[in-house]
Amino acid sequence: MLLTVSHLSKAFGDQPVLRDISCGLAAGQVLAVLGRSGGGKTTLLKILAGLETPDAGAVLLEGHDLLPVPPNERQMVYLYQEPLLFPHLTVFENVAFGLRIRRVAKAETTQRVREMLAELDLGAHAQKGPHQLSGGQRQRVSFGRALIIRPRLLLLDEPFGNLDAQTRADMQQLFLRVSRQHQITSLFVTHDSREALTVGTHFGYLDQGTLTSFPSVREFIQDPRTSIAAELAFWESVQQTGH
Ligand SMILES: Nc1ncnc2c1ncn2[C@@H]1O[C@H](COP(=O)(O)OP(=O)(O)OP(=O)(O)O)[C@@H](O)[C@H]1O
Repeated sequence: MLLTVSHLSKAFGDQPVLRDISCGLAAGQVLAVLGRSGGGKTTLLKILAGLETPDAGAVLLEGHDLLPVPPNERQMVYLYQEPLLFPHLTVFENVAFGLRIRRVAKAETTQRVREMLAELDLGAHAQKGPHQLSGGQRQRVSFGRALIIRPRLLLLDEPFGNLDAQTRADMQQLFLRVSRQHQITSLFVTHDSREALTVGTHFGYLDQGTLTSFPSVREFIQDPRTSIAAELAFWESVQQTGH
């Protein structure tokens, strides 16, 4: 297992937010966690990123205790709805940033950034500033910044939540393509069951601080809490009544 989470708990005051959470992720997997608002998804990702500390439990990355490791040494990237870009830097420099601070040679940086921009269909926008881009383009730049440093784990918190339906669908396909190509391991949390089914290789459901992991997509679809079976039945009934 790349990541092992065991018996993680967290409360804010007397409100339990995560209750005895356990899960594991092998390299290259995408664990899609579906959950209702306020269920504890963000708190879980923040603990993994090192932005919150749990009250109890353990997190291991490749078998090593992750909890004492400072956030900037965890080799994880945390992406959320609002892409975090440097407003005064071009698209190219935003993507190059992680390589520059790691003192990667100039020629190699230029080549890797060019390849990443091409892969994300951003080649034509390299010299623009973030304010000259659409929301979907900004989110692609944010992806490029994350992926170029080859993180060990990508943490995604409703990353496409602010995008319109078509752009969101395009971004899901792009995420699939890029994460397969780069063998990225991700924990992807979303409110949207279709998004979870599209991007996930493994599935979980988080509600009121309790995480259920499903052995297969079948169990995920059939669990009444995910509402997927009910939605499928609805569309079937619409078809049968001929509307
Ligand atoms: N720093 C904090 N102090 C006190 N309570 C908090 C804090 N952070 C989160 N909470 C509470 O913990 C609960 C879970 O929050 P969390 O942000 O993890 O939920 P979520 O599942 O990500 O929700 P959403 O999808 O709406 O972002 C909420 O009830 C929230 O009010």
